[in-house]
Amino acid sequence: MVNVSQETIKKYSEKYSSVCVDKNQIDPSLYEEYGVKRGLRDKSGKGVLSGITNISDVIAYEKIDGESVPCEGRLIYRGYNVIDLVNGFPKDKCQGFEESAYLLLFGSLPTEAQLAEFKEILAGCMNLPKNFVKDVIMKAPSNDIMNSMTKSVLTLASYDEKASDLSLDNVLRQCLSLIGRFPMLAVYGYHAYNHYDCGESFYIHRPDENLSTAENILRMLRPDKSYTELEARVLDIALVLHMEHGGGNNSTFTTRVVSSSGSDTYSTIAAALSSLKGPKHGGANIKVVEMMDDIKANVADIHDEAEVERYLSKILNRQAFDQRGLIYGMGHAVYSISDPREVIFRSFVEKLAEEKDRQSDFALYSMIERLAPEVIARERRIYKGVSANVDFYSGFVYSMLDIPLQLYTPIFAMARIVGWSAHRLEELINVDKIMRPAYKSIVSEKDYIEMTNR
Ligand SMILES: CC(=O)SCCNC(=O)CCNC(=O)[C@H](O)C(C)(C)COP(=O)(O)OP(=O)(O)OC[C@H]1O[C@@H](n2cnc3c(N)ncnc32)[C@H](O)[C@@H]1OP(=O)(O)O
Ligand SMILES: O=C([O-])CC(=O)C(=O)O
Repeated sequence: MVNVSQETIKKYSEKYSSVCVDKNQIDPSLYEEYGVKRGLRDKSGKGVLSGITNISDVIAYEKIDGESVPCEGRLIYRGYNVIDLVNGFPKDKCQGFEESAYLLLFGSLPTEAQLAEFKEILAGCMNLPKNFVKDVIMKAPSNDIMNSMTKSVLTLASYDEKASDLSLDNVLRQCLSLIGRFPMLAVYGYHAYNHYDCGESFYIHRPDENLSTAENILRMLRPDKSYTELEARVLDIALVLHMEHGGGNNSTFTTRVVSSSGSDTYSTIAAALSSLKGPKHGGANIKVVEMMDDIKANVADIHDEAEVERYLSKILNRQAFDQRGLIYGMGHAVYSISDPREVIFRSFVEKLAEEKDRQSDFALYSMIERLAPEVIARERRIYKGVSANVDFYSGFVYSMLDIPLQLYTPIFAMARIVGWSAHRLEELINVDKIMRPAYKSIVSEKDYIEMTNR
């Protein structure tokens, strides 16, 4: 075996990363010259149209006198405004997630009997293969629960004799089983990390088939399985708000791209998880909370608006926090004036903060919600407005439910698996064509040079 130390490999990578930069830099003006669109961020605001969906609608503009003007954001699941869904679910039951999952997968609101049957099927899916926790989840635990879930999802393929069968009933069966299993993969992954890396006790509570998804998440998470009705209801609403967001968001688009290649459900969903964890997408909910802690640690007086504003400018200028130049929880590819999910979170977060004695944190969140769009607009090229997105308050809400930071993005995934499933089915039903966009090449051809002449 060749004996090369890790240090040598590290030094080689450091040296050659600058070679990579040298050889890969593309003149930014070429993007404009060739009309490249990476999404909705262009002057026309239209971006690239790459599909048609009947699952949901994300509305940020309306036509007034033939002109498209920004409006308050609206999110529509199969024709129903998500705000009406959240307000309409029976207040004495905690099953908004199950009702919305049925709606998104099958296209209409369930009757009582249909919902009861659906819940029974999901309960039947809430199990893992024998020894899966020991053999897979507890092996090589890490604080990155999204990676742990991805590993588990890929391994589940080995337990499925029909893993690569693309017939629709089989794909639906696989999707339902992943919807049922996701809370277990995430929560048990967290317990493994908490035990091995943090020295805490290890316990595995099985889900209770009579409880809803939100209730089961809390039951499996807590050492004594206990939770309040309010906690379960808040988590249920959070799940509903995260379930679906059109075909173009990065993780759902990943689902559609990978599905279009004919890949199996496990590989497709593993790819979607890998996309969602990115800090510009679902991973932002962890980043927001870390950013808030950083602000509290570095701003002497967090009640002083001018001081907070100066620190936000430093974050934008890559001089503070993670030096990526982003204020997390702000901005959106589609919404400009408002993200309706953030509006719903905001509507109950103040009351929750009062109950949990977190008013001073709430005050800082509200101040940043107000200041950040102004700071971003001042320092960036903005074609449309920037406002707080769904990830802004979600982590704060989870922290008030005593949910650990490592599970914030996994909770997003436990909800979004439903949207991914609906889009995978829609892609397979309608389009039997691989997605393959074009890339403008700026390579110039060269003659091969013999080794001795280089
Ligand atoms: C569930 C979700 O995925 S919601 C989004 C969660 N992500 C975050 O909260 C991370 C912070 N936000 C962002 O990175 C961005 O707003 C995104 C990725 C969500 C959208 O990005 P875009 O589509 O490029 O947004 P938009 O067209 O409005 O951006 C215009 C400019 O403002 C900048 N901008 C937008 N939001 C932010 C932000 N939060 N912080 C700093 N700059 C920002 C963009 O980088 C861009 O500047 P540039 O042209 O100099 O590169
Ligand atoms: O639509 C987007 O680009 C991101 C988003 O809000 C989501 O996926 O929920």
